[in-house]
Amino acid sequence: MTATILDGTKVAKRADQVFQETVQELKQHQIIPGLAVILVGDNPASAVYVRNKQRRAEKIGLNYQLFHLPVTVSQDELLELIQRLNQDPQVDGLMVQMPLPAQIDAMVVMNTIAPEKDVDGFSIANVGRLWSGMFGNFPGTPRGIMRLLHEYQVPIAGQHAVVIGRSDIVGKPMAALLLRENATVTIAHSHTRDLRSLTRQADILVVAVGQAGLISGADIKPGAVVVDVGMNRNEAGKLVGDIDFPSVAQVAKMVTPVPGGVGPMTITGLLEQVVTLAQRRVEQND
Ligand SMILES: Nc1nc(=O)c2c([nH]1)NC[C@@H]1CN(c3ccc(C(=O)N[C@@H](CCC(=O)O)C(=O)O)cc3)C=[N+]21
Repeated sequence: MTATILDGTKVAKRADQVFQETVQELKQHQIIPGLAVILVGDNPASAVYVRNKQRRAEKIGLNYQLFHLPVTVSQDELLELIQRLNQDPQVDGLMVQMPLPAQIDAMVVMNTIAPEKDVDGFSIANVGRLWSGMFGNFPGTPRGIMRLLHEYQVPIAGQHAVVIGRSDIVGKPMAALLLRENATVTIAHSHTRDLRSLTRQADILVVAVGQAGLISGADIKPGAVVVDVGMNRNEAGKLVGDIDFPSVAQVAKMVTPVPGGVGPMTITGLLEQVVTLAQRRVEQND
């Protein structure tokens, strides 16, 4: 068997067209959806991601603002900027790119962003909303992955989904969204015993660890859907995921590539969130 590629680049392009039309309609209501991104310091990977976000946000017609602060900025200065943007009616969505320098407490930063504007969904209010089945802002990566699975009509209800990784930005919210759509969800992590006996049971396997080559074809169930969230650099400086793609593609029914899989869909998840917030602004005005 050779797996179908879950083409994040293609699905992201299609989603951008839909968002672009929605933004046009919003503009007829005198509403321009606004996204503000705060970038602290000069981490090269962050610079790439933020550039990709800006390109996509501008393409769909968002009012995009980047606030680039020096690596030496104090926590108080950062919090002051966040509070100002919390008050700014032009800003529907606000996010602070991670990672942050050591003098800044990321937890405090995330919980200073107004929950209604927290498009990353990292604040405790949104985490609570996610796990209690309410409407809320949820993290871009799992949102984008759900959209990708839906586009390829992957069945979710009743399926056994195994998520490897329990981070607050991917593993946990991924498990919550799969559970909300009635998957049977197992979360595995570094303390899990006999990981491979679990991965071989997965109908949907999401790998979000940050370890190249962690999962190969022998570790998965034939016909599984495999989502690779890993972003690792190999010796040649090339971006590689957490799975051994060639062997997995021999056994899986569907698999995401890296790059061109989850990465572009992460931005789709974010843009979807911003557009949704601006749409609610119209509903409130009506
Ligand atoms: N507050 C916050 N929110 C985030 O959503 C957030 C963050 N911090 N910190 C870092 C992670 C990572 N992330 C990515 C965005 C785009 C690509 C992306 O565009 N990837 C391309 C290629 C990228 C490349 O060539 O390096 C791809 O996979 O095809 C990847 C990863 C957002 N993150």
